[in-house]
Amino acid sequence: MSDDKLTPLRARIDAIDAQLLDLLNQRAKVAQEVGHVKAETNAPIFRPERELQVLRNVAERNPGPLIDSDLQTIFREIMSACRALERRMTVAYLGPEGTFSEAAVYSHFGHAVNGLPCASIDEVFRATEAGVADFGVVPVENSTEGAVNRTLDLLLQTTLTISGEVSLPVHHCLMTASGSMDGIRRICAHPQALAQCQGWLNQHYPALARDPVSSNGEAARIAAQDHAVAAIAGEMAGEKHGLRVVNSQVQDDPHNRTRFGVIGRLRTAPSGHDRTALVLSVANKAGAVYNLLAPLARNGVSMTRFESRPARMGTWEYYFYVDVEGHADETRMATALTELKENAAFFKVLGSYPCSL
Ligand SMILES: O=C(O)C(=O)C[C@]1(C(=O)O)C=C[C@@H](O)C=C1
Repeated sequence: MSDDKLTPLRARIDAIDAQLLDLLNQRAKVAQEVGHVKAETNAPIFRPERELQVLRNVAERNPGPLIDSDLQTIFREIMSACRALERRMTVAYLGPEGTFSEAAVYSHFGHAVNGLPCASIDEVFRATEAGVADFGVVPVENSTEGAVNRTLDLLLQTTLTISGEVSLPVHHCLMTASGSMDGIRRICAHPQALAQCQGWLNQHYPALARDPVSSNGEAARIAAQDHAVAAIAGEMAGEKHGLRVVNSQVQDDPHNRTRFGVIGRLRTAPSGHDRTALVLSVANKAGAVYNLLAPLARNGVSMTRFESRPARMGTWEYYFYVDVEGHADETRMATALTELKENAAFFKVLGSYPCSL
């Protein structure tokens, strides 16, 4: 195409961009006004239920040709930038940079936040509890490997609540400094990632040692320095350390996903499409769990997840991590929770939050 034909089209794009620029700044000024109103009442800056509603509206009103998920990414960033004018928040996550946890932070909050990489899940909780971070993002479960036990144990004790969730596809790559496997003697990754790729590794590299390390980002860092090491990590972590991809999509399940929880002091208001996370325990007797959960069915509350963890008191007692559909402020849910509490030896609401998109 000659530039003669491009020039008028680009002039139209320039004119539309000028309108977009003006509209975006108009929007930002209104968000600043919202910020002033919130400051007067000490109301929370971040309102996940409102942001979810904006994103759902975008999808509902979208005439195309842009696809819903791309537009939602753009609007997520617009809200993130507007929110940062009210105040730029700090979000702790399981580091180092380049991990899926970091991707989860930006997918939930947009990029106008300060990410705070932490060395462990414990540290994410500590930083958030201490107020060093406004929120923390921690892995909760993986579709191949199941629950992240450390997160479940810490949720039991924390004073923080779950204010949101993020579900991300997790695609692993095998990467080395050279882009080939020549001279490689071991493969490093987080134990969860090694487990998610074990079938593929058994088939393709059965003789290579597998070395569990603290994170996939750490594995990428090691592989960049030690050329006898290959890393399994997300492509982002590899890029950050200058690694080259030997094989992509090496996870056994092509639909592998991880669900992350957003923890903080915020009690998220209902968005109309919410989930409530609970922890319960009950005396170790026949039929006890059945009776414990009966109030859910009685009040028409659906359970979407049921996970048990040993109470670690040597008595074969368990904590049950239960996710149910709905918000704790809804009447039928409030009734179900009151009845659940009556039967439970231990009862804690971890939080109500909007289901991820
Ligand atoms: O509606 C609000 O409470 C706002 O502060 C505005 C806004 C937005 O940009 O749309 C920004 C931050 C909140 O998390 C939700 C929405």
